[in-house]
Amino acid sequence: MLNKEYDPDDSLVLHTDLYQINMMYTYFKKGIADRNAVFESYYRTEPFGNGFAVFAGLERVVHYINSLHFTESDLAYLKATEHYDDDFIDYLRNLDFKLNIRSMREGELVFANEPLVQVEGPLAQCQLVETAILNIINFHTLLATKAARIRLAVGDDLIMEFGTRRAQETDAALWGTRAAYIGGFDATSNVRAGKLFGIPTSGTHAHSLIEAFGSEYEAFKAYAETHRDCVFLVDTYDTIRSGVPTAIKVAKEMGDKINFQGVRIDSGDMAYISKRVRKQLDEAGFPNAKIYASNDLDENTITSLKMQGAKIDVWGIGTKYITAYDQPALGAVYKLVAIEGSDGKMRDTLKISSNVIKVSTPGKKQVWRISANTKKKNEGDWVARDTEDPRKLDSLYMFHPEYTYINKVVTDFTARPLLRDIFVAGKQVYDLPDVKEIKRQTAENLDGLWDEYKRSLNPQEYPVDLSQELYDSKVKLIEEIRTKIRERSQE
Ligand SMILES: Nc1ncnc2c1ncn2[C@@H]1O[C@H](COP(=O)(O)OP(=O)(O)OP(=O)(O)O)[C@@H](O)[C@H]1O
Ligand SMILES: O=P(O)(O)OC[C@H]1O[C@H](OP(=O)(O)OP(=O)(O)O)[C@H](O)[C@@H]1O
Ligand SMILES: O=C(O)c1cccnc1
Repeated sequence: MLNKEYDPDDSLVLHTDLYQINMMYTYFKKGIADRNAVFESYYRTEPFGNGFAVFAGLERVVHYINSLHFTESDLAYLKATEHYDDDFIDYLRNLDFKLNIRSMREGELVFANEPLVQVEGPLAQCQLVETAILNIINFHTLLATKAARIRLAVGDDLIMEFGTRRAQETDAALWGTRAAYIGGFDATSNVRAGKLFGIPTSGTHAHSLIEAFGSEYEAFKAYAETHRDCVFLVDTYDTIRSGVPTAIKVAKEMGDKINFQGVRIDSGDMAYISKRVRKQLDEAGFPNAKIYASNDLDENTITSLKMQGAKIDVWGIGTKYITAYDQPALGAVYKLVAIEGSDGKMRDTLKISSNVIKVSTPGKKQVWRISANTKKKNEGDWVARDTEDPRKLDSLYMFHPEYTYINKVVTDFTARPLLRDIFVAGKQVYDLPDVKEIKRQTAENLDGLWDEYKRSLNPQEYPVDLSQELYDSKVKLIEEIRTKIRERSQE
């Protein structure tokens, strides 16, 4: 959200870390700002102990990239607060964004250590956009993944998103709602999200309605006289003795004048209470009335409630979804993988670390999703150099990049490239799909994943393998860098 209240000329171009602009300055002054570079973003471990993540955030990245330009007030601010020379300020003023961006599509199932977004173009420009891209995809992907976990726990019941009041401010509520819908929720209580994205909105009422009228009967009756669809919140005083009998009384009095959809419970032992409430509704002649539940629910409480045979039909979920309560960060990073040298040739780059998982994989890549034609399920992902194309191969050798003895040969397969062109030379070439289509895609993608990767507790590790060529180039580059460091330390 732009902050026009603070600055009518606000733009998102300064939504970056200062060190990015400081590096741009160095690149500019040293004459390498326009060298071609390739950066890739990826995360290192699956969030929430899950077996996959649901990629999301691309729409926001596209809007961000399309909006990029330094306004006069941005430039004046930089000039006043930093030490940059005027020629750099002029360079920023005239910056022509020429990035090539490839990305996973929203709703794609993605895995640790494979590129999600790839940014190629002038080094300084690639550097500038790192922070915002990570800011966006880290949040959206984390939340869409949390939503998918909740969807898998719930099965086919309805899920309503109730998180806005507990979210980390307005943007998180709005976009978190969109991510919820992508990941598998059915509706939201956030009206603005309904208007902006076309997500179905839905809602019951709060305890304040009952307190305002002074009694459950007055409140339910008043609500029923002003609304056709009615879900009564029954736990204000005593769910079993007062709330549900009153809801039933009003539903009977109003008859066909209302569509009595059910009751919501928001406290207490929801397994026990929901069973009692189900019995009360059935005995009163309302077998189709649904039981809604809310109160700090997440995939764990839902799984437990289902195991206890709770009679809950609709799940309202707020805090623990919208705040990604059990894992607040995805931890995606953005690494330089190739850069143009002074000779005009691209060379691969690598960041070495004593921690194996932190050694980046060099070179511009493509991610291929390999599915066996006979099984219609995914065999794994094959991360290859951009110049490779598994569709030209009859059989594919797939091996674990760390434990190379875990390997297999796949024949009769389909390979689907996952990184799609989004921007070419700064021009958007990708049509953003509707959020409903993204949601449909997510569900279809989940159907293509074996159950072993989908269980919420201790799922199997999905294969994200490197091509032989990529693996060899990584090992060779590590060796070259090590040798260089050894030689230098002996000088
Ligand atoms: N049968 C159950 N099995 C597992 N978890 C449950 C069950 N019933 C409720 N819960 C969960 O246990 C937690 C109960 O929290 P808490 O003690 O705050 O609720 P409460 O008793 O309803 O109190 P309050 O009235 O303050 O909301 C909630 O997260 C709720 O979703
Ligand atoms: O529990 P969550 O998953 O976060 O879901 C959202 C919560 O927001 C409401 O409570 P709140 O106390 O804010 O309002 P109320 O007065 O209507 O109960 C609602 O009753 C849910 O309990
Ligand atoms: O409509 C509801 O029941 C609702 C909306 C937001 C938060 N809690 C509940």
